[in-house]
Amino acid sequence: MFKILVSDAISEEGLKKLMDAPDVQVDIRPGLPPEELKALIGEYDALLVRSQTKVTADLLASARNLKAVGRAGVGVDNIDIEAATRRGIIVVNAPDGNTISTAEHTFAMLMALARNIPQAYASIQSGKWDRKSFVGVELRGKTLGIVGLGRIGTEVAKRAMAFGMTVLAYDPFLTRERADQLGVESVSVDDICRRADFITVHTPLTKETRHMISGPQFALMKKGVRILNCARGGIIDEKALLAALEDGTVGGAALDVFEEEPPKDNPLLASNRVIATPHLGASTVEAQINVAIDVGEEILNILHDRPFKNAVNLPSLPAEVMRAVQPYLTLGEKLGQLISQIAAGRLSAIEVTYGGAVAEREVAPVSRTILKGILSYHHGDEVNYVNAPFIAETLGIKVTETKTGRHKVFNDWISVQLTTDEGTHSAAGTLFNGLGPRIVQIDGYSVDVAPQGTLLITRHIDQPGIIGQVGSLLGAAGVNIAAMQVGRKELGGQAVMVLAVDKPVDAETLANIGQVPGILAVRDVSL
Ligand SMILES: NC(=O)C1=CN([C@@H]2O[C@H](COP(=O)(O)OP(=O)(O)OC[C@H]3O[C@@H](n4cnc5c(N)ncnc54)[C@H](O)[C@@H]3O)[C@@H](O)[C@H]2O)C=CC1
Ligand SMILES: O=C(O)C(=O)COP(=O)(O)O
Repeated sequence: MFKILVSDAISEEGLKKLMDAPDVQVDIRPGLPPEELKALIGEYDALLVRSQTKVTADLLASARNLKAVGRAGVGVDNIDIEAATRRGIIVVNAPDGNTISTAEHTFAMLMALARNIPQAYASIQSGKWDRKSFVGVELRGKTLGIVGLGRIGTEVAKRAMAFGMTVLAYDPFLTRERADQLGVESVSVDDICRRADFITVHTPLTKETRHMISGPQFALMKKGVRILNCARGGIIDEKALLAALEDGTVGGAALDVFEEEPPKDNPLLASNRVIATPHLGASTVEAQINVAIDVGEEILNILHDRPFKNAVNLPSLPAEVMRAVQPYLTLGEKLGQLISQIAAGRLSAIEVTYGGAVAEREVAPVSRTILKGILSYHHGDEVNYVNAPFIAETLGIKVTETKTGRHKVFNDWISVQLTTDEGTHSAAGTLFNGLGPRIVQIDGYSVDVAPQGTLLITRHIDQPGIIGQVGSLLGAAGVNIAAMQVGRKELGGQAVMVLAVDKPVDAETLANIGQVPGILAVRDVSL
């Protein structure tokens, strides 16, 4: 039974499928104080949040069983992604479900700002009939500058064009073709500041975007410009915005988000030219159902070891790409497990080479499973697909990945070389039609072994009698040999022998095999 904790207000209608899953227990406890959450989190396999719960490194340190954090929404700035990655916890979000609601909210704010609707409402509610103070402006013919033309920015652009606005956009990933297709003009942030009548930001909050609209940008703006932020507090520098409102540069501002939420004594809220909502962009019935359905599905997929798509701390790959590399994942993990059991000494470098058909694919997931296979031999269950690259980096292991052209023998070729302070070892594998993953080379010697069960691998001098003596020692220990492969490069030189055995070999028998004249090294490997 998987235990899932929902610690923010997430639509129960949207979570229905998750709650109905037979092997899942969902506990809905929104608004838990941080200490209580910390005391409870150890019992749970997954945590579902919106933007309120702060998923800190400290909280994750108590999350012994946690496999996934699901964010029912877009922004993950309330989650310590690095700490989650370090602990091998997958973080997924639901990036599509609230796009339209947030774009519509931005538009509602844009129109409210243009026509002073909140101020006029407050006035009429106080008993006045004041028609002079609230003269607005039309949107038609005005220029809207959009910083961040992602999902929400794009929907805002479409709506603005329907209102007869000219749209300028800045986004580092906006290509000329895409801009032409959408009918927006791709410009710099400075150009937006100089030319726009309304400016709206739709980026995530990152090191680059924090305060990207600040004093120098306000200094470029037209007098009376109107500013909107329905993305994240901090993209616009609040102090600089206040100064620009006070000196008349900014005619009005609409804010759904704040540097500190809930805002405490924020002077912007005292200005009658600032209209505000308490982070309501995604707060519609539809958006909340959508994001809950999406994140619920992702969490179920993760817990059931099925593919999932919106991981924030894993390379995101389309489902068809994942399907295409799926068969290589087992091969990669087995190669990693095999090589780590052959190589002795302190690991310093891992070199992975892909050749043939596999080299034409997206191999990042395969490299991750290889790393997981290698590192889990020494680091156990703490290593998984999420944190393997992080652990390798922390241990100072140099990881390189190379792709070569077609392989001269095999259609697919994956080779892994480990360098330790005691030497270098390599293993290579392929996928055989109908036979699945096979190990086809160990330390440069050709073999053909199914990577499963217990293998006994020797390095020996290619001389008569060795195979017989090893066989006799195994027989005496009651170990049955299921399959045998010998690989050599030249007659009488060194050779490799791989024996698939039906049960693990005890330490004494292993030591006796090591004493057989001509045996240079022996290892038992379990896959
Ligand atoms: N107010 C609310 O309730 C909601 C707020 N949001 C926030 O809205 C923002 C946008 O969300 P989406 O459109 O779904 O995200 P998205 O990922 O689709 O779009 C973000 C865009 O920002 C661009 N970007 C990144 N760095 C940039 C930079 N330095 N300068 C210019 N552009 C940059 C990216 O290239 C991307 O195109 C996020 O911060 C999200 O957290 C989202 C939903 C609800
Ligand atoms: O999805 C986002 O990024 C949001 O900001 C929505 O936040 P919320 O789920 O309403 O707390």
